[in-house]
Amino acid sequence: MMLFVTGLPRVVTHSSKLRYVYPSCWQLRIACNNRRNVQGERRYSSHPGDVKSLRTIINPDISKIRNIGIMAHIDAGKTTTTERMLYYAGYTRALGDVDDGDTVTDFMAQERERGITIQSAAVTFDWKNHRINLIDTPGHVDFTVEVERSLRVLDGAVAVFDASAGVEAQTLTVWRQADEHRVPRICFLNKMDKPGASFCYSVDSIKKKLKVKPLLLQLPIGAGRTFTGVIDLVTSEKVIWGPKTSDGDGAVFNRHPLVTADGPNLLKEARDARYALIEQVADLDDEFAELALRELCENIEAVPAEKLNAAIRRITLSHAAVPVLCGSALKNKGVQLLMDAISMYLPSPNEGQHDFKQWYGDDLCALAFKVLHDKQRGPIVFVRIYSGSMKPQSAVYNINKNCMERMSRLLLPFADQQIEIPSLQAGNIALLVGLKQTATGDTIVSSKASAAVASQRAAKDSGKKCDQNREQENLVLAGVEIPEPVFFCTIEPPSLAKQADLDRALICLQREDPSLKVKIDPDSGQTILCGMGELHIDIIHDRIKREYKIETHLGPLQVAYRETISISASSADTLDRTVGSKRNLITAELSVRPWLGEGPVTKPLIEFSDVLQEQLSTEILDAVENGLNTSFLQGPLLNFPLQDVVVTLESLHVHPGTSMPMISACVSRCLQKALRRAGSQVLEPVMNLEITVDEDHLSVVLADLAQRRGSVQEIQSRQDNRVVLACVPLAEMMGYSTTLRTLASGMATFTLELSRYEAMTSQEQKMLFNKMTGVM
Ligand SMILES: Nc1nc2c(ncn2[C@@H]2O[C@H](COP(=O)(O)OP(=O)(O)OP(=O)(O)O)[C@@H](O)[C@H]2O)c(=O)[nH]1
Repeated sequence: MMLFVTGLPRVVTHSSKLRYVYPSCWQLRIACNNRRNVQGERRYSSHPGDVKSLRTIINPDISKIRNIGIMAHIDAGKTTTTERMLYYAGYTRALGDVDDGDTVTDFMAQERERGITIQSAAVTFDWKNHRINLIDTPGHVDFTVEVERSLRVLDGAVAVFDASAGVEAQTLTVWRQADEHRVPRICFLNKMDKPGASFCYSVDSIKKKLKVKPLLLQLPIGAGRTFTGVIDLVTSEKVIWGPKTSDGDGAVFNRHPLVTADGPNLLKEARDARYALIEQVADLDDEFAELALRELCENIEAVPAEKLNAAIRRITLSHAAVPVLCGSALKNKGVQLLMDAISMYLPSPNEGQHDFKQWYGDDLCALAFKVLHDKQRGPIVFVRIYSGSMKPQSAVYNINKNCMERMSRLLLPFADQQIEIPSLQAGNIALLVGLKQTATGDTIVSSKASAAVASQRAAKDSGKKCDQNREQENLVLAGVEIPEPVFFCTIEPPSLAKQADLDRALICLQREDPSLKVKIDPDSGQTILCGMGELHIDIIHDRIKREYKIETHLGPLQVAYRETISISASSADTLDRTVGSKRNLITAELSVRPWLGEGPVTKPLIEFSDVLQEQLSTEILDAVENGLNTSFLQGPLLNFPLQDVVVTLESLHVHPGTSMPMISACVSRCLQKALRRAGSQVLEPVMNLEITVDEDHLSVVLADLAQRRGSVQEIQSRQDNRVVLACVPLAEMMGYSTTLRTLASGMATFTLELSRYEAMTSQEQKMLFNKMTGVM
């Protein structure tokens, strides 16, 4: 069901001009906004009236743009919060519900069925004269790359928490990622209506686990079933969403200053909390401290909300503390204040630090952060424009691919709907149609000449001579680091005739999702899918069926083991082969030793003696590297890729006329020999596991964990639940979600994240060897 179409400005093409048509009922709603009710309280409505049409502001002032991500642990309520924002901003006319599968941002069929967010959906809406480009990011650990990718193009983020759980595992991971990208954040304690919701507990866990200073801007009024609203500590007002207000959609709420009738306890609590907030702000912000000393020392409580807000903004942008708000997205309480906070405290695009902006000046520079394949329009590329502007029907230059591309259409994103626009300026997020080569992570500029000019400026800045490699280095915006996949399985089409279709589908899916790897097994010729988790592979399988209409068969899911060596060893090999009339003769000598530095290093660390480096031509050195790289992909024990091995080429004699592939083959064989002598070992992925379970099921979960070779690190208390932190080999975790559901009668949840690769014991290694080779 497409919920949002009724609320969206419809795009009508008329004599090649675009017009936007709004449903007429919107105007009726506008008239009802912000009226005073009979009791003299101010009633607020956040219905469509607040929203300016996209026609009037296609390119808002850059200071009014907010590129914001929503991030959190799985199920914290990101999608529900996003849906509420769209509703209050006037872009939907009914509230989407994750549980009913009719949300706007979770638009892929699988997302609606499973109730989870898989791909980051970019959504644009306006709120109180601000253009908010919002990216909903997935919470499941299998899709961490999606989160990372979005964080790079964001200027700020909202971290959503389940107020009954506080900081959970995935929040920590995403929080660390946001730290790396220096993204200012706001915390939203969602689910305040849930039994067991605790504002204090959640704030405490933010302090302890995220190691940040929470800046409490609100206090909840009630908790669980009695949660009705918040006290806004910045304005000293009580904000209440009554159960009966405006069809219960939370669009209308009451705001009034705290008065004696609110009771002495509430008044005291609010006064103390506001005083603490003002004190904290003065501690963290010199400008505010000066103001407080100069003008407000007599009556610190009289500090105007604008001054306090300005100081909170400076504090948020400098990462000195993180504003905390609370509410219940599901029960439609608190989301409008969160939207206000986004516009007030989070940065605009021109407040971000991006070196390269000065090199491009007014010229276009944009980063492709996501690619989707649309049946009709082909690839749609999501870009963040850092400088310059974009127009449809224009050519752009892709620096990474070194090619010109033609963009046919330019769109603003609205979940799976997009609005065509005539141009877009720096600071915005846009969708480009027509680019054939561009993949996620590529940098797009206006022309090769503009890249060259920017490169010269960059070189001048760094005072270094501009060579071709530096040019590339300077101008390509940093790429997303893709973790190595931990699971793989074979994938087969229903018939050989469908193989070409499957190959095409996999190419498209890989362009969209760089964490998906596809290989061909050199022995069997089978296609192998490598992914970040069971769910990841499952979703890919499902998408191939639904979107590409190919019924594929997946082989059993296997763990991506690795191999390494434990001691140093050396070997020599000679290859003497005559092909036609040409004799190929090579003698190689090399040694291997374990890498003891910081790892893991998954490429061979190759050393050549100085003499060899001088003697051998670049062509031969390349052939040697090719041979070693190939050999590194298949260890001598079970054909798994190697890691942490240093290879030293001791000597190499090549008969004149020998072909390069023969040199590669000889060093590759020689390396295999050395590896076999160097005490090869199998390494297995070990995962960090966090299980949240109620007290009654704790012992059964722990007993099961012991059987899975798990080692429990810590058991923490979280409200009425226990949180088990453990390490467990990935091989023991196949189908764990089903087992855990049965064991704990649905009362437990877990997250799994790669911790490290660890050597298996010789007995475990033997069992694995027997299993894989079929020997019993
Ligand atoms: N009680 C309560 N439940 C909520 C609230 N917000 C969301 N939920 C419920 O929590 C579940 C997860 O909500 P989502 O909005 O899908 O959470 P999410 O963080 O987007 O989940 P992923 O996309 O899977 O990471 C759904 O069953 C929601 O109805 C809330 O404020 N209170």
